[in-house]
Amino acid sequence: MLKVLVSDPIDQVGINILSQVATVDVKTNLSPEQLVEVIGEYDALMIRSGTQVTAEVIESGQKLKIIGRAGVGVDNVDVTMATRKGIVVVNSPEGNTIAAAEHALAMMMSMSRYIPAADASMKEGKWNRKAFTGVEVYKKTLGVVGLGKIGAHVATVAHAMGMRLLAFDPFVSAERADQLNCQLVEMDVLLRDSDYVTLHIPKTPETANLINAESIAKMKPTARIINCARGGIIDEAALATALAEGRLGGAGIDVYGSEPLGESPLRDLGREIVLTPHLGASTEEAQVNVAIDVAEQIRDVLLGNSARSAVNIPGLRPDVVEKLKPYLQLAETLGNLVGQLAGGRIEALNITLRGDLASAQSQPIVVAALKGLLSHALQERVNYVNASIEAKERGIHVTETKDESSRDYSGSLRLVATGNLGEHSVDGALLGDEEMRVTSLDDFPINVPPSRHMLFTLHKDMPGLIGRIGSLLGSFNVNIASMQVGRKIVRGDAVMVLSLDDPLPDNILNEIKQVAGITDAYTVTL
Ligand SMILES: NC(=O)C1=CN([C@@H]2O[C@H](COP(=O)(O)OP(=O)(O)OC[C@H]3O[C@@H](n4cnc5c(N)ncnc54)[C@H](O)[C@@H]3O)[C@@H](O)[C@H]2O)C=CC1
Ligand SMILES: O=C(O)C(=O)COP(=O)(O)O
Repeated sequence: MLKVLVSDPIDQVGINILSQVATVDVKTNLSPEQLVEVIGEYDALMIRSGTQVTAEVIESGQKLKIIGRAGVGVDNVDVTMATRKGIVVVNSPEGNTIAAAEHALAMMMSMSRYIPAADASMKEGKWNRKAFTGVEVYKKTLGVVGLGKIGAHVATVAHAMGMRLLAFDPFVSAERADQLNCQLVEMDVLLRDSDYVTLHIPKTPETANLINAESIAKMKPTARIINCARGGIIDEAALATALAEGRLGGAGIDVYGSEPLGESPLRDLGREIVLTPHLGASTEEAQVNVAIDVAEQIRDVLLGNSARSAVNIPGLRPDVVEKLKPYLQLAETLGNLVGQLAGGRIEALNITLRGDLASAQSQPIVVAALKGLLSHALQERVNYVNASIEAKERGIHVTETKDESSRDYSGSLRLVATGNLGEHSVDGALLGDEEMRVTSLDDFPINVPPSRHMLFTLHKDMPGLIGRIGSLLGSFNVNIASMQVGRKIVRGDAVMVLSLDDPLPDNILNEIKQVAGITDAYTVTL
């Protein structure tokens, strides 16, 4: 029975989905050591931001096939290590967009009107109207850093509230910014001109400490900053000092460099700062959305299907996979075949996509071919997640070519593998929608369905040779399921392809290689 560990609080609806295919253990509050200790039992791990999925956790997760992040940010997962180990990492890119955007807007409003401080004073029995005179956001300038899903919703609502909008996002077009009524500007201009700055970017090496003493010095002393994105994007010590010294108007902070936030100068500040304990995604609606989104993906991957938002296998969405499935199988089979023919150390693989395939998304096909190519050496250790990285680490130079003009089949593939023992090529196509055919081998035309055990010979096209191979195999009690010969010219070089019922032992292969007229022979197991 499959087992899933849920190590952060997630909505019951997610547990119910996981329970359709697995035993689900909910163990929140595990220490890092306890997680390392138990993870070996599990096929999948479902988390939020509370669990640190370190390299050590992944190393210990010998059975892990998928890590599901019920939310957006995967900065608490060592995705590089997961990819290396062939573990799919999925998230819910849209499930909590509205929740996080509304939290940022709530921060902006509560900060502007000192609502948390006023509320606290009321609860202390006071009636203090003077201490909490706020400011309006109407006609103020909001600088949105990161105009992605959350930033865009914040911009839309802020526009409706009568705010002027600036945005900094190097990956967004001016047209998109325009649609959202934002003026795209450089970061320095945004910092200089904004009354409010709101961060909606991922934490990356480039964005770490993006807001530091230097950038704060560029802001208006009355400006207010909101971080509902990720801790570590703002230097907390520099922020606390600037607020304490009145060099910045206010801050609304939901996320922290280290969570849970321990002792911090931020906690000592007054009405100018609003702090929440990473609540951006904590709405009933968002928690249902992300739980369903991620639990369904875990279920699907455990059932052998693809995930719709894997962060470490881009392009392999179920709709793409569904359409390309037969070609992915063909690419994998041809990769496996050419890899075994080439033998030794493979240095380069060229993949040509022909006919209709030339206009298809090539990346999944390339990954499938690499998975096939490496599968003989790596067996089940190679999968769609790590095939590219494994190929790269082995120094295999991968190139692809597209040829729309080829019309023999609606779509066909050609793989050429070059290694220290030479170069080999295979071509393949689909008969109808599903049936695979190998249509050439080292440029000799053939037409054979791939089978589990195959024998290929390169030989001189001459009378009697085929009979000799047949009787040799017969004398060793090897049954031939099918046989085909391909040649370019009569009595020239030729290939013979035999499908066998059983694997061919090496001693028989060596005998075949000794037969007069045989130039070379290879066995392949698919
Ligand atoms: N506080 C909370 O509970 C939540 C926090 N988040 C965080 O919010 C952030 C944004 O999430 P989404 O909008 O869903 O992501 P998204 O991927 O839709 O948008 C991110 C945007 O940032 C931009 N960007 C990347 N690097 C940049 C840089 N160096 N400078 C400026 N822009 C840059 C990208 O082009 C993209 O448009 C993420 O860090 C996510 O983890 C998300 C949900 C809840
Ligand atoms: O989705 C995100 O990136 C979040 O930060 C939400 O975090 P959470 O799932 O509430 O721990």
